Amino acid sequence: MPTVLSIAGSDPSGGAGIQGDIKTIFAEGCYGMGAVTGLTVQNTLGVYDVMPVPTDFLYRQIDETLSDIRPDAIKIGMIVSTEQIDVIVGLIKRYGLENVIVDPVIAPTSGVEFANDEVMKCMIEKLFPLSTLVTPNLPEAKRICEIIENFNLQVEGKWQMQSQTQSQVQTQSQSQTQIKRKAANLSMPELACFIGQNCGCSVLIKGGHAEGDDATDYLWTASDDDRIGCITEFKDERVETTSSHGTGCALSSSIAANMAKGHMLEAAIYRGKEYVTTALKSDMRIGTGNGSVNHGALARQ
Ligand SMILES: Nc1ncnc2c1ncn2[C@@H]1O[C@H](COP(=O)(O)OP(=O)(O)OP(=O)(O)O)[C@@H](O)[C@H]1O
Ligand SMILES: Cc1ncc(CO)c(N)n1
Repeated sequence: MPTVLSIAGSDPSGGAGIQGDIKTIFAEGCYGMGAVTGLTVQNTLGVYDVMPVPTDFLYRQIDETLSDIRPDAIKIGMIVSTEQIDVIVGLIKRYGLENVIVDPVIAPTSGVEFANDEVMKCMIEKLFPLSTLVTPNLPEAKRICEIIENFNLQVEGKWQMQSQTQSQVQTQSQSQTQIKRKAANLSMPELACFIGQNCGCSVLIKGGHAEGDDATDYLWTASDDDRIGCITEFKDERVETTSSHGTGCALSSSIAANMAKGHMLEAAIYRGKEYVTTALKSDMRIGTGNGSVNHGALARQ
C-alpha cells in the first residue's frame, strides 16, 4: 500500500491539520502517518491558541518513523518555528525524500497566526527549494511575494548602509511601498510564476479566496533549465456551502496521496481538486460555524 507522512499541527475539531490529512490519505487508499508540529485549540468557529511541540521531540517523531517506514510522499502543513524547519529540512535531505508537498499555512481565516514573517522567510529560503509543490492560498501567496521582495531589499539595504543619506532612506522606503503594491496587484498566475522562479519549485495558487463563479487554481511549473515555466489552470465550479473547513489540508494531502500512488504532478492536482469539490458538495454541516468538509465523500483506491 502507498504510504504518506503528514507533518502538521493537530486540529482537535477534526476538519483540518493532521486529523484532516489522515482522513484524506485514508480516503485516497493510502497508509497515513502523522508527526505533530504543534497542538492547537480550535473548532469550527476559529483558532484560539497554538502550542509548539519541542524541536527535539519533533525530530524524534519523524526520525523514528522514517527509519521504520519510508513514505512515498510527504505533506507538510503548520510549522511554527525556524528550528522546526531546520529539523524537517535536515531529515528530508538525510532520507532523500521525494514527492514533498508543502502547504504553507500562515494564518487561519479566523484566529491566531501560525507562522510569523521570520518563520516564513526561513521556509521560503530552506524548505521551498526542496519541495515538489508548494500550495499557498491567495492571501498567503501575496504575503510570500512581499517577504521575497522585502528580503531582497533588506540585503541591498545592508550593503548600502555605510553611505546611506536621508534621501536614500526615503527612496528605499518609497520603493518598498511600490513593491508591496506590486505584489498585491499581481494576478494569480503571476504570483505562482514569481514564487516558483525565486524558490525553484512548482507552485499551485489556490483560488478559494478569489472572486468569481468558479474556484480556479493556477499551477506554475518550470518547463526548462531557464525556468521560463508554464501555467496550468485547474478550474471547477464554486460550491455554496458553510462546510469548507479544511479544504487546503485536504487538497495538499490528496495531491500527496495521488503522487504516492504514482500519478504525475498535474494528474495528482486534478484528482486532488476533484476530491475537494466532492467533499464540499456533500455539505456535511457539522458544528456551529464553518464546518468540516466531508473527507469520506470520495473514497478511492
Ligand atoms: N467554495 C468552493 N468551491 C469549490 N472549491 C473550493 C471552494 N473553496 C475552496 N475551494 C478549493 O479548495 C482548495 C483549497 O483552496 P483554499 O483557497 O480554500 O485553501 P486554504 O485557504 O488553504 O484552505 P483552508 O481554509 O483549509 O485553510 C482549492 O482547490 C480551491 O479551489
Ligand atoms: C492545525 C491546522 N492546520 C491547518 C489549518 C488550516 O488553516 C488549521 N485550521 N489548523
